[in-house]
Formats: sequence, C-alpha cells, structure tokens
Amino acid sequence: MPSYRSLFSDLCRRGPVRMLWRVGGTIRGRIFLASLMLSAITAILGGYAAIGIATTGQLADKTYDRSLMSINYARAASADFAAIQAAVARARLATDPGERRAQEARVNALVQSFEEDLAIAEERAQSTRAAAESAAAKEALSHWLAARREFGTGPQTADVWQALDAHASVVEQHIDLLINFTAGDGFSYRQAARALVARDVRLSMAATVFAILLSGIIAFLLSRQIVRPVAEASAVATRIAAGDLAVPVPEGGADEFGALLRAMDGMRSNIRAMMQEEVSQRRSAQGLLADAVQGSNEGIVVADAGGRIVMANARFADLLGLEPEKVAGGNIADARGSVLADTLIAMRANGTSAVERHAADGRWLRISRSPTRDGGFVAVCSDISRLKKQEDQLKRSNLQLDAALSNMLQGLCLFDAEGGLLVHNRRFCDMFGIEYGTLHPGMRLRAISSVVAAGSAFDDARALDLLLEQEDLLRAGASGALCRTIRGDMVVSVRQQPTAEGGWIATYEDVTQRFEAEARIITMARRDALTGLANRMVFSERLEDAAARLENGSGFAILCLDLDRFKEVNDTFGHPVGDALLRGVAERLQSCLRETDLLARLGGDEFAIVQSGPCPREDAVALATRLIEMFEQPFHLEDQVVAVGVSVGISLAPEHGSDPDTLLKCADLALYRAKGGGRGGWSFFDEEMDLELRKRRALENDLRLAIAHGELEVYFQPIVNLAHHRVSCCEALLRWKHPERGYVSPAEFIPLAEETGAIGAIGEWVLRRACREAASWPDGIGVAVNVSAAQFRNAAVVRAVMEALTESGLPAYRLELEITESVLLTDNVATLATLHTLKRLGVRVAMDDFGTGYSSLSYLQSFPFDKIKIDQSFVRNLDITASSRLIVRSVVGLGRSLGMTVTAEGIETEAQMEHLRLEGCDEAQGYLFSRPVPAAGIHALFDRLRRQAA
Ligand SMILES: Nc1nc2c(ncn2[C@@H]2O[C@H](COP(=O)(O)O[C@H]3[C@@H](O)[C@H](n4cnc5c(=O)[nH]c(N)nc54)O[C@@H]3COP(=O)(O)O)[C@@H](O)[C@H]2O)c(=O)[nH]1
Repeated sequence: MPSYRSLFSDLCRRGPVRMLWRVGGTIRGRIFLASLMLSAITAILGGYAAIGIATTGQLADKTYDRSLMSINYARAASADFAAIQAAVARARLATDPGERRAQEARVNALVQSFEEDLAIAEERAQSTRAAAESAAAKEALSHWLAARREFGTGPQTADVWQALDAHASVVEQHIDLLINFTAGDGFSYRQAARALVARDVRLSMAATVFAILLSGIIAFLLSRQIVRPVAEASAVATRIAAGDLAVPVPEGGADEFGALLRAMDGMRSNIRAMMQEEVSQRRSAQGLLADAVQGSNEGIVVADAGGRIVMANARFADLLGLEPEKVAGGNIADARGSVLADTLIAMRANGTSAVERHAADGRWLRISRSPTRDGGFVAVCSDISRLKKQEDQLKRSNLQLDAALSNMLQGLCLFDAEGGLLVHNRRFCDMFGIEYGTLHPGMRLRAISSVVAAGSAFDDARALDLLLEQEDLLRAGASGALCRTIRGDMVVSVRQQPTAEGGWIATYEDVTQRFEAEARIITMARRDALTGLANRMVFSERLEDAAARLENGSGFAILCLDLDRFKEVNDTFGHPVGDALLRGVAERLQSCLRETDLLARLGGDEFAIVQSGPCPREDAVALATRLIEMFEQPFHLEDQVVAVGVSVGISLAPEHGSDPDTLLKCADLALYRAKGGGRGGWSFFDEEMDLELRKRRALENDLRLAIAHGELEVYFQPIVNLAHHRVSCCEALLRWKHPERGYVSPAEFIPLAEETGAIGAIGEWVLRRACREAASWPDGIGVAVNVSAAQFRNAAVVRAVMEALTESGLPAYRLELEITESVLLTDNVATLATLHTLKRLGVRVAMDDFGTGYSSLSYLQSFPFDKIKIDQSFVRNLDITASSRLIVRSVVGLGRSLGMTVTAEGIETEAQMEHLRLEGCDEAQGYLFSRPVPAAGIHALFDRLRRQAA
C-alpha cells in the first residue's frame, strides 16, 4: 500500500481523482477508503448534532437566563420605585429633621438601585422594544424625581400628589411594558428552541438511517471485492495441493488478490518445473545406475522368488559362463553345473549370505547374497583371485616378518596410538629376562613392566626403571633415545619413534660393545696414541682451567719442550726407533712431575707441561733443571743407544699474561731462545721476545700486502757452465723492497712466508715471473726457481708450474726447480710423488744446499735429481778446511756417477772457480760472475759474460 506521504505527493501531482483511482486499486486501499467514508459520515452526523445542541443551548440561554433575568431586574426596579415613593412620603410626613434626612438619603440610595436594576434589565432584554421601555422607565423616573424636587417642600396639595402619581404611573407603565415585552421574548425563544429540537431529531434519524445504509453498501461492496477472490484462490490452491497442476489460475486484477493469484500461478509453474526436473534426474539416475550395474566389475544379479533372473549384468553372465542374452530372462537353475549357479542355489537352501569358492579354472569367487522382499534375492559376485594371491603373499610376508623379528639382534616393541602393544619379538623378552609368550597384544608398558617385575629371570631393578622411564617418554608423546645399563653390565640403547599410524616403535639394542669402544675412542681422543700422554686438546683444557683460576691468586707455569737432534735420530735409525725414543722421553718426563702437573705431547718431538704451584718461577726453574738432567743419560732403544737433549722454554702466569694462547706463544718464543742459546738449556720468556714477536707480526702483515703493492721483484743470478764458459741457467731470487724497511733479505722473509703460508701465493708469482722472463732469453739458457717445502704440502705446485709454463710458453726442460732437503723431510711419499709428476712434465729438479742436512745422500737415492748444488759454505771453506775440499770432491764424484749435473754455489774468486773446474764440477754460480740482477739487466749481463768468455 502506498504511504501517506506518497499519497499526498500523488495528490499534489496527479489530482485527487487519479489518486483515488490508484488507492482504490488495492484491497487495503479500498478498506482504507471505506473506513474514510464511514468516518466522514460519522463526523458529519456528529458535527450536525453538535451544532443543533449548541443552537438549542443558545435558545435556552436566551429563554431562561436572559429573559428571566431581565424580568427579575425589571421587577426589582419596580420594587425600588415603590420603596422610593414610600420613602418620599415618609420624608414629607416626618417632623424630625433627622428622620427626614434619613428618608432623603434612603430615596437617593433607592434611586441608584432602581437605575442599576433597570440597567441590568435593559442589558438582558432580548428585543429593542424591551430596551426602549427600559429607557423610557428611566426617563419617567427622572421626570418623577424632577417633579418631586419641583414640589419640594411646598404645600402638600392634591394636585401635587396627583402630578406626582401621574409621573409615577408612567414609570410603572414602562416597567410593566418592559416586563411584558421581555416575557414575550422569552416565550418566542422557547417556541423556537422546541421547533429546532424537533427538526434536529428528525434530521438525525434520517442521517443515521442514511449512514447505516451507506455502511451496509460499503460492507457489501468490500465483501464482494475480498471474499470472492479469496474463495477462488482457495479453490485453486486446494486443487494444486491435490496435485492438479493443470488447474487454470484466474488472472486477477491489479490488487493483492491479483498478486496472490499470479504468485500461485508462478508457484504452480515452479512445482511443475521441479517435478519435471526430478523426473528427468530420476530417469538419468536410473540410467546411470543401470550403466554402473552393467559396467561394474562385480557380477550382479537380481532374481525373483522362483529363481528367474530379473536383471543381470554382463559380468555376471561372464562369471556364470554364459552369453548375456541367454542369462536375461533365464533361471539360475538353468546354469546348474557352474560354481556360481550351484553356490547361489546352495546359499538359498542353507541361508548363507556370503561365501568364497575356488572355481575349477583356478579363479576365486566371493559371492554375497541378500534376500529381497518379494522372496527373491540380489547377489553380487566378485573375482577375488588377485586378492587371494595378495593374501597369500601377505601371509608369507608375515611369516617372513615373524622370522625376521625372531632373528633380530635388537629387541622390538610396536605400540598402537593408545600405547597398547601390537608386536614384540623374542629378543625383547630375552633382554628383559621374561618368557616369550607372556606378553599379549594390547598390553601397555606399565603392564609389561609388571610382567618384568614379577617374572624377570635377572631380578634387575634397573631393567624395570628403564621400562618405566620409557613409559614416561611414551606418555609425553616424545620420540627419543635412552641408554641404560641393565643386568650388571649390559648397556641397552632404547630408541622410541612415532609410526605413520600414530603409534610408536621401540627398539632395544645391546650396545655394550659399541659403548665400550666409544669409551675407548673418547679416551683415545684425549690421549696421544704413541706415548699415552695427554694430547693437545687436554693440554688446552687444563690451560684454560689454570687461566680461569688465576683470579683466585694461584699462578702457574707453562714449559714447552723440544728434543734436540730428534730428527737426526729418526732419519738415521728409522721411525720405530724414533717412536720408541718418544715413548722413553715421555716416561722420563712424567717421572719428574708432581701429580698436579700435566704433561702433554703436542706433536712430533714437542712436549708441554702445565705446572701449578705456590712459586711458579722457582718451581719452573727447578723442574726445567730436573728435566734437562734427566736427558744426560742416553736412551737404550732396540739395541740402539741414543742420546738426545731437551730444550725448555718457560712462560709464567700471570707475569707473562693470563690468556692461554698468549702464554703458550710466550713459552714457545722462550723455547726458541733456549734452542738458539745452545741445546739442552732453558729460558724464560722476556719482553724482548715479545718485541721480536711484534716485529715479526708487522713483517708478516707487510709481506701479505707486498705482492699487491708491487714491492716484490725477481732478480736473476747466472749459473755458468765451466767447460764452455757459457751461461747455462739463471737462478731466480726474490727481492722485496719495502717502502720503509728498504731491501728485506729473502733469508728473513722467506721463512716467515713459509710459516704463515704466504709462500704459496708468493712462490706462484715468482714462478710466473721467472718463466715469463726466461721465455725471452736465448734458447739454451734455463731458469732455476727455488721451491719451499711448504709449497709441496699440496699438489698446487704442479698446477702452478703447468700454468706458469703455459702462460709464458717456456719449454718445460728450461725450467729447473731447486728444492732443499726440508722438502723431502715432511711427507716423503707424497712429496716424491709430486716430484715425479713434475719430472714427467719435463721439468728439471735440483737438490739445493747439498751437504748441509743429515740425509742428503739418502735423498739422492730416493729421487733421480737432475742437478746437485754444492752449498756455498763448502766453497767458502775450500781454502780453509780439507774436509770441505774432500766433500766437494765426493759430491762431484757422486754426481758424475749418478749422472747428475753438479753446480757449486758461492764462487767469489777465480781460485775457487779454478779449483772446482779441476775437480770436474759442471757449473758455477757466484759473485765472481755476477750478483743477482733485475730482469731488465739480464740481457746486458749475458752480453758481458759472452764477451768475457770469448
Ligand atoms: N723459496 C724461495 N726461496 C728463495 C727465493 N728467493 C730467494 N730464496 C732463498 O732465500 C735465501 C737467501 O737468498 P739470497 O739472499 O737471494 O741469497 C742468494 C744469493 O744471493 C746468494 N749468493 C749467490 N752467490 C753468492 C756468492 O758468491 N757469495 C754469497 N755470499 N752469496 C751468494 O746465495 C743465495 C742463493 O742460495 P741458493 O738458493 O741456495 O742457491 C736462499 O736460501 C734462497 O734460496 C724464492 O723465490 N723462493
């Protein structure tokens, strides 16, 4: 229904008729209009009655209030006038002047009352004539009063009295007329009121009848508008509800019933569409079901009470061994002889619902049969041959699993998600001393513990503890491992892990042997395998402990020990003797110590002691002295008598520092000093060593940057063939020009580079430079490059050589590598392999500084060197010691016999050169020919030497 606001706006816009038409188009609008009309009629009737009552009231008021009041006052005025006349008469008759005055005053008061009463009577008078009479009465009174004053106190004659009476009667006449007129007016009003009431009664009755009639018509029209369509709609709805979806639905108007009927029509159409949809869905579902049944891998049959096949799919026909066409409409009994038909018949007879049958063709069939309400049955037949096969396999697997479980070396328990035992093996029972078979599936760990507590053959509380501990783990839902000792010394490792199904698998392994082995390994990891002493790790720990205790005021000393001549012993007598020596040394050292001291072997022939005590300095001196004395006696080892000494470096804490590393370094520096000061001595660390250490560090830093800063340069020193007086080769010698230090000797920085590892990069750089320069020299001149032992620690030297040759284009035979004994001292086997590789490349290898080491000769045996370089110390002493001359002769002879070139270093004089030439030395190198020169000057040098030779 439209809102009042919209109705009002419609009224304004479209006009009242169109608006009424619109409102009347709906039932609610019609009811609204009818109510409006009835209300209007009631209002009109009520209004009319109110107006009538008001008019009647006015008339009553005029009749009773005004007319009667006017009459009453007119009568009062008449009474006043009578009293005036009496008072005037008494005044006339009074003899007493006082009495007379009193009467006069009374006359005046009465006159005033008369005039007031008359005024009210005039005011309430309903007609002009009554008002005129009132005015006339007042005027007559004034005449009467004037006449009385005129006569005053004159003689009281009859004329006077008559005149006065005449005036008085005029007054009375007017008052009477006033009363009469007023009474007449009141009567007229009464009459008018009666007529009005009679008319209003008639009109009201007529209007009421009219209103009743109108209301009846409206009610009739409304009921016609509402009841009939409702009845029609109800009839249609009833028929639709009864399923008659073809019933015509009346069209209806624009009102609510029209909308209702249209909605019903829509509803009916929807129901019809839905029913059609459902029917089609059901049909398609039936189709799908039929397809599913036909396409099913299971044989499906529906038979009636007589065994007649109502429906069967192709698979059923196949399992029955018949053509599908022959099955449809046939009887199960017709197929007697087939396993399927016989089984179905038998199932019907004995009432079984599911069986499995092995057919003659080897197939396994599973047949399920359910009765139908009509006495028939539905049967489903599946070929379960593969399932059976899998079952067999599963059985076999289970047997194998059982066998595996029984033969497992580990105990095993499998628990489900609720903690109930699923599987366990014999080994578990054996480990816990219970009989196999006493545990049952579903048992929880607590119950298993109880079984163990009650019946374990070992009566071991720790086994019980282990299971209870495991139970805690299980309860916490945590996987983990426990390792406990049970049954005396059996170490059991329990591992508990979740399974994919939410359960747990626990394995129990006897790890006693492994445990012992690990314990041994742990001990070994902390012990030096050769001597049984503490190793570096234990030493470091003790050092840390001692350093941590420094705060309590307890100092300590570190003694670093190094054997003198150990390498010599090793090389001379072999490693077994060297090892035996080390064991003997360890024993002797240990025998000098107190229990609170710790002796460790740090590696090779290096030992160290942490000594704690109240007076570290004095104690350390005493100990160092004792240790050195201990070595005065030789060692008797495997039929060998070996004499070695020991040097001791000492640092003190906190005097020399509190940090373990610093203290160890200090002791090491002190050892260096002790060795430098002659073997078999001891030395304390001092600040000077520290200064040296700092200097060394600064040098290390500078050296690290030397290549990048372009401070390194390669010089070349010629090596001359003594037979032909020709330069056969040049030795590459590294030079470092430091911006502040000036030229730093290679004898100083090369060892440093070797210690810090910088020699790797520096050596490669020298190789490249040397090869590049040599490539520009005459073909017959080679280049010799020094290679440190440190460069042989890995195979990088081979790669570096190959790269240098490739980059420079220098043929390999023109490159000579000079190595010292120290190269072969380290890892002999690996180093020799590297040397052989280099030789296979075509590179020449020379043994440098020959004769200065202990084992030069033995090394000549182990590798086919191309050249031997006699150390310059022998050349220098040629003139001084016969031994030098002998050595030179021997080496030359040795080289010749081994087919090696022999070069003498450090030739400074003609005599030296001549001597060596006569001895048969092949080549010579030294200041006599030239000092090392920069690469830029080498060609000039070649020219000079060529000229000199010529
Ligand atoms: N691994 C590397 N070692 C190198 C390299 N460059 C040099 N060195 C080694 O440094 C040591 C000192 O070398 P240096 O100061 O260059 O001394 C060499 C010659 O200058 C010197 N020499 C040569 N002739 C004479 C002589 O007549 N008198 C005399 N007093 N000295 C002379 O001998 C040194 C050469 O010795 P050697 O190598 O044994 O042939 C030294 O050990 C160098 O090897 C480098 O690049 N890598």
